Amino acid sequence: MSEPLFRRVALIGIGLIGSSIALNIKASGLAGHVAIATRRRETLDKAEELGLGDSYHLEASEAVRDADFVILCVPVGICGAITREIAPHLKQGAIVSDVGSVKGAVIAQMAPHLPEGVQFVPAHPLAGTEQSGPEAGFVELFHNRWCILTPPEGTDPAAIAKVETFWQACGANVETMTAEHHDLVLAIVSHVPHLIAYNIVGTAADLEEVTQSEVVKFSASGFRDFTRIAASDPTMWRDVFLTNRDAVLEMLARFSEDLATLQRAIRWGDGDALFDLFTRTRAIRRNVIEAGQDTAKPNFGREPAGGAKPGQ
Ligand SMILES: NC(=O)C1=CN([C@@H]2O[C@H](COP(=O)(O)OP(=O)(O)OC[C@H]3O[C@@H](n4cnc5c(N)ncnc54)[C@H](O)[C@@H]3O)[C@@H](O)[C@H]2O)C=CC1
Ligand SMILES: O=C(O)C(=O)Cc1ccc(O)cc1
Repeated sequence: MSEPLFRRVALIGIGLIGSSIALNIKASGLAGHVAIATRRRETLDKAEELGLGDSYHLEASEAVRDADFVILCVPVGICGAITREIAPHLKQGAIVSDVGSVKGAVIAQMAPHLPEGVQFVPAHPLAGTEQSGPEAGFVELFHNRWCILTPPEGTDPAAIAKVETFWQACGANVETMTAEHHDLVLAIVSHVPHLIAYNIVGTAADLEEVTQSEVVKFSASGFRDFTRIAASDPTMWRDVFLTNRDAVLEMLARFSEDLATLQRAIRWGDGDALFDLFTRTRAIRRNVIEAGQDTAKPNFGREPAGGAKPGQ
């Protein structure tokens, strides 16, 4: 049998993304040893029950000891504090990475704590569901999805190549870009859509007189899709909006302008303007499907580690 890509991988945080990575490491023999750390005993016990790793730790600093690849799989707001905690315990030559949905702020929080001789290769798999916790993971999560790497200037190309090989072995297509570009693109394709979902479900819930029971009873598929997204983890998404503030505000400003244009078209009965936009967006949907990036049913036909089927 060939040597695994890494001798010891440490996963700090074992929710949806951490557990899906753990399942991939196991399925593809990517590491000799998987050390799992999380701060809550209950979560750690669940990870052990699911057999996600080889050793289980309440202290992240213990898990990273002697690890050659460390991945932070925690909400973006705590990446800096955890990096500070683990930094003195990192092995020389280790590669440190993360999976955060925001890159600029995460790099700014983490990089200052990392010692010389440790390589930093931030990553973001564009794959997920509204579920969280260690039972939510499943091995196919990253299959045929993008994983974006945003290595800071000066990162050792060999470390970048190794992280790329890792994500490819998890089934992802890897692309590299700057953190700034990543944050701008993700603001419009992921962050603002989540904000819109949170907002529309919140507005519907606030209109209690109209919606008491109707929200549930008559929710047609469009609204249902919004409720799925608005069920995403509150801590994770609070941190996304607080850390990608500038890009989200910039995209929201553009979104509001375009919404005002639609509002005007409705008010003045400008059917052509509405028809033209809807025709353009229908073509975009076709392109998304052809590119294989349809996440409307991210887990269709698959069993996650804990049994529940997200996205349905
Ligand atoms: N959920 C999604 O669809 C996606 C999430 N991401 C990113 O992945 C990261 C993790 O997200 P999920 O796995 O979805 O979240 P999750 O809520 O399922 O898991 C987070 C895990 O972090 C750990 N954790 C939380 N606070 C901690 C602390 N103070 N100290 C140590 N461990 C702690 C716990 O083990 C928890 O299970 C986030 O940064 C998120 O932005 C990236 C792509 C998709
Ligand atoms: O569940 C969905 O529809 C998603 O959009 C999943 C997702 C959430 C956050 C990310 O940073 C990447 C993917």
